[in-house]
Amino acid sequence: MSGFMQRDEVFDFVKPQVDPRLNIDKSILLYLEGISVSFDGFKAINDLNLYLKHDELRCIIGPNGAGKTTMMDIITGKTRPDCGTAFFGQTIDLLALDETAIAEAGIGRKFQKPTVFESLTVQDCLELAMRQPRDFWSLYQAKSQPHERRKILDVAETIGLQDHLPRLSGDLSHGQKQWLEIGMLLMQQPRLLLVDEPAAGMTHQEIDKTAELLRSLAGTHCVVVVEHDMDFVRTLSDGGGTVSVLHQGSVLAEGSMDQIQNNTDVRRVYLGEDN
Ligand SMILES: Nc1ncnc2c1ncn2[C@@H]1O[C@H](COP(=O)(O)OP(=O)(O)OP(=O)(O)O)[C@@H](O)[C@H]1O
Repeated sequence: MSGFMQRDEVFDFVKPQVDPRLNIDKSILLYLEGISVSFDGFKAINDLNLYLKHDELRCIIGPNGAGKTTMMDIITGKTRPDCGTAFFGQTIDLLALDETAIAEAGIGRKFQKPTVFESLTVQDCLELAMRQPRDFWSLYQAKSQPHERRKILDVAETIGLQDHLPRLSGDLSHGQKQWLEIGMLLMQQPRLLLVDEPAAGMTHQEIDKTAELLRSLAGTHCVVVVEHDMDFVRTLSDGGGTVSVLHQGSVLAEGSMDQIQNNTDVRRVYLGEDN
């Protein structure tokens, strides 16, 4: 039998593509430099500089209105900055791409509320995510290939839902839905994962599992978590993660959770202490 007919083999041409233009020779996956954006004269992002390594877990904290969501919107192409540069690796100019092209280049975003397809099974949700944006109906028309099934199983195992593949996603717990949505992002093989307040509304046990999942993804991905829950941030950043504090649209401080909690500027503006 020719190699072409050996269906168990994963051929390069059927593997989801990581953008061939992505160059992370310097280990930096995301460069944001001198970014500013104003809404009706109000500077939501103000000369922001942020550098993310290709394999790190970065927590972004900051008071309400600090610019966290706007920063994510700029990275994903939802909001265009007034000035500055945003590069994915050394070669991909994010400001030259639209939202779809940015997602295809390898940036996945998970919003706070889970948005899984409640009437589909976990298996189908993962399969659909792998096939997007090609064709929703391909899910029903084409039988999945062995390499696709393997990938679904791998991801299901990563997110701890390997025993729930036949279940309707609408029947999952809130935490499981959040993990499924992370799994759906993983099916598209992103290099950068932007995750907005994943712990909100979860039980303690689910929070611990989520921290474990996100930490396990760093190393092979860059994971950025925007979070208000400081206990969760501490758990996430234990073991070397960096925390960046946004304030008035700029990075006020960066470091380990201990460094951040002892930083006088942070205590003053973020925790509301005078000194
Ligand atoms: N489309 C918009 N039009 C006008 N103002 C906006 C717009 N988007 C954001 N802002 C303002 O920009 C500032 C930063 O908002 P942003 O949502 O990025 O902050 P945040 O740090 O995510 O806050 P939160 O923690 O409350 O979600 C806020 O003052 C907000 O009101």
